[in-house]
Amino acid sequence: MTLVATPVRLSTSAANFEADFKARLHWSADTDAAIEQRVADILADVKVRGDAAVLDYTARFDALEVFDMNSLELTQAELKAAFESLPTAQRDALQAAASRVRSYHQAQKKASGESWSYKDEDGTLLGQKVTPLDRVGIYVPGGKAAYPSSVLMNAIPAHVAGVAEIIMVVPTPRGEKNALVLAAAYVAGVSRAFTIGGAQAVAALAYGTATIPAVDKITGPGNAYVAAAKRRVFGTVGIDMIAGPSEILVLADGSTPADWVAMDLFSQAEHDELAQSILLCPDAAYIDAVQEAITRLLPSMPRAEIIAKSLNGRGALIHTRSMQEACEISNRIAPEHLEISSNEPHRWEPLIRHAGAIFLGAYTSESLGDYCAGPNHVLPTSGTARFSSPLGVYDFQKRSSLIEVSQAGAQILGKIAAELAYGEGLQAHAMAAEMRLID
Ligand SMILES: NC(=O)c1ccc[n+]([C@@H]2O[C@H](COP(=O)([O-])OP(=O)(O)OC[C@H]3O[C@@H](n4cnc5c(N)ncnc54)[C@H](O)[C@@H]3O)[C@@H](O)[C@H]2O)c1
Ligand SMILES: N[C@H](CO)Cc1c[nH]c[nH+]1
Ligand SMILES: [Zn+2]
Repeated sequence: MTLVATPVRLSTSAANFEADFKARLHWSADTDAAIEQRVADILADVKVRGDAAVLDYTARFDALEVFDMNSLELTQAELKAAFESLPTAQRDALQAAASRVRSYHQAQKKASGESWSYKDEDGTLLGQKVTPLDRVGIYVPGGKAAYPSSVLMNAIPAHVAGVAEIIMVVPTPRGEKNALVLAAAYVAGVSRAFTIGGAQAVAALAYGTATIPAVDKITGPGNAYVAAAKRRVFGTVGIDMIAGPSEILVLADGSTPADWVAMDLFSQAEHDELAQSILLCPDAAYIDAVQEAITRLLPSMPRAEIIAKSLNGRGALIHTRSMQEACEISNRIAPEHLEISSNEPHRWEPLIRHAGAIFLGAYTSESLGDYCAGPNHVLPTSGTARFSSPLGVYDFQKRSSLIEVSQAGAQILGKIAAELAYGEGLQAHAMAAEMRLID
């Protein structure tokens, strides 16, 4: 069977653009409701039945049937052996990527992740103390592809932040373990690792089971089930963001070879049938060239079926009136990844307000960011880049305010506080402040 990928073609000057555009952005409410219901059931079941439920769902969704949870834990010796078994080229690539990701996150910590304080003239000290989380759960996806890079992107910033215990979960469908994933866990220094995934893994980390320790926060990307589960356990534990099916938006002025852009659209479509790849361009002839490249290149792709489903179901090629208008539409979408594929990327970048990561210029393929540029590849999806940021050291830290009022400071602050406290009708507050006034 010949596979065809023809992402819907839209034009901002068409009368029905708004309706067609909205329909394309949001996936079917039916799918959403079905996923939500299933995830709610799984979470409730794991909360009550613990390990037994995790074993059942692992058999059902990952075709991995074992009889005790010990069989689902990866030992440190296994992680080390996997690292040592890698061909030299893979081992070097893994270490090179880890080193670049570490340097980036160390710089990030220096820039914004340290405690700070200052003193008022009267000696009162004010500041913020930054502390790492005690124990985090990192979700590494593993259903349709293996993600050693996601091990690095989660565990390295956690380490840089100073987290004491990192519990990794990763599904291994049919029990097939990926050596690079295990090796990455060794390189990144994961404390414990379990071969479980989906909503059941998120539930186990959030509620704890006899075997899986409850964590303080769950980070990491995953499919729609994982994203829905993380959203639901928020409050019991912290979460980083909603990092669901991958997205790429290419803003093109027509100066990049069309094949490059077609392959960049494929690169995110190949993750998942629900992934979203969109091209925005003011040049209709260039859009034709990208469509021609898609049709020509698709048959040679090993994951052509997933790519075709993603592009046909959720992709779009959008003709805009101008690059300015393309930037405005991109801001409405707030994509996970935005490529500004233009020979003047710095002209358009200032117009961009919402995107998980911005890739500037024709040579910056999004895939370089996925593996080794250095910035984190765990990024907000489904428009949540309007209010969420890339995973970072800050996600593995929390902040406490520091306040040390001097005797002189208490004379000034005490009067202000007492005045406001009486205004609120809270006498004890007022008197606690007034008792410290000298006369
Ligand atoms: N946003 C980001 O930063 C980012 C980064 C990397 C990957 N991703 C995305 O992560 C996802 C990885 O997905 P994946 O599927 O390969 O791995 P995954 O680990 O996220 O999901 C696999 C799990 O999903 C569960 N599942 C699958 N079908 C189910 C069903 N019908 N009912 C209940 N549970 C079910 C199973 O428990 C299985 O273990 C992709 O969508 C990819 O685009 C996102
Ligand atoms: N593009 C993914 C984030 O959406 C990250 C990734 C890992 N490996 C390949 N890609
Ligand atoms: Zn990717």
